[in-house]
Amino acid sequence: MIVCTGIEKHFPGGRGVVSCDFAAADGEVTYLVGPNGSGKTTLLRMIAGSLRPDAGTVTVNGLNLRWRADAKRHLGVNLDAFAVDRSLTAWTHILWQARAAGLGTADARAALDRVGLYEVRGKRLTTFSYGMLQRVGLASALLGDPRTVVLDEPLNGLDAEGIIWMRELLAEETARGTCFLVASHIFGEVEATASRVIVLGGGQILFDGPVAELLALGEGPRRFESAYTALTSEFVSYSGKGRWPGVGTA
Ligand SMILES: Nc1ncnc2c1ncn2[C@@H]1O[C@H](COP(=O)(O)OP(=O)(O)OP(=O)(O)O)[C@@H](O)[C@H]1O
Repeated sequence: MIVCTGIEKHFPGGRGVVSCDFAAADGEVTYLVGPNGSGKTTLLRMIAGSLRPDAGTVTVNGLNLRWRADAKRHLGVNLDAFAVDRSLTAWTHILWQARAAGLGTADARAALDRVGLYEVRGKRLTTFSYGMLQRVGLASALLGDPRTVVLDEPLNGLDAEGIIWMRELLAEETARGTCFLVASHIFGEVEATASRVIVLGGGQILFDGPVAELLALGEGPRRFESAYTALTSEFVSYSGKGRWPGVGTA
């Protein structure tokens, strides 16, 4: 379980994340949605421990993981599946990640097996499609079999078969009690697989609740889009940096 209390990050120019309180529960997929620049990745980076909050606390399973050597056993993270050294083979990449986290060969094998890539472990990542790289990223997050997993846009690059596979993986893992916190712009999948949805705009939480409650805010045949648009319209800009109250033009 992830619990964020009063978490804040301020960047120059007045952007960041403002006073976010929320929890992502075990056995559920909690999605973070919001316009470009609304603070999703910033929030995930603070939970992952790669960005220090200016205020507030993050706990995972009741623990502050910041200085724990066994953090990977509690929290799996993949924030950018394409930011890998593609000259490496899948095996070398995952094994290095495993070793850096104090894990071993068996953990690396289990993680690649879990995402269906063990058979092609000797191939270089240069030869991998975007969908395969997403699976490698997921393998990194699943190393050590953590009960809490944080993913940023894990569906980007997946084909239809990959998306169905991802749905099944989420269903299997949540049935085992795994907690997922996932940022995504793919509304169809959010609606199909979310237990809970958090909508961010301008670094603030605009909505936090079960997907059925979000749908109830919408109208017409596309209730998810309708509810989302009503909540976020004032925070959308086309610069990709989001629109922020009091910050001027984005
Ligand atoms: N290192 C940084 N320095 C300054 N501003 C930053 C930094 N990182 C993020 N920001 C700003 O903080 C805001 C939130 O960015 P963030 O990347 O968290 O948004 P996001 O919701 O993940 O966007 P996207 O949907 O495009 O991935 C944006 O306005 C962004 O420009």
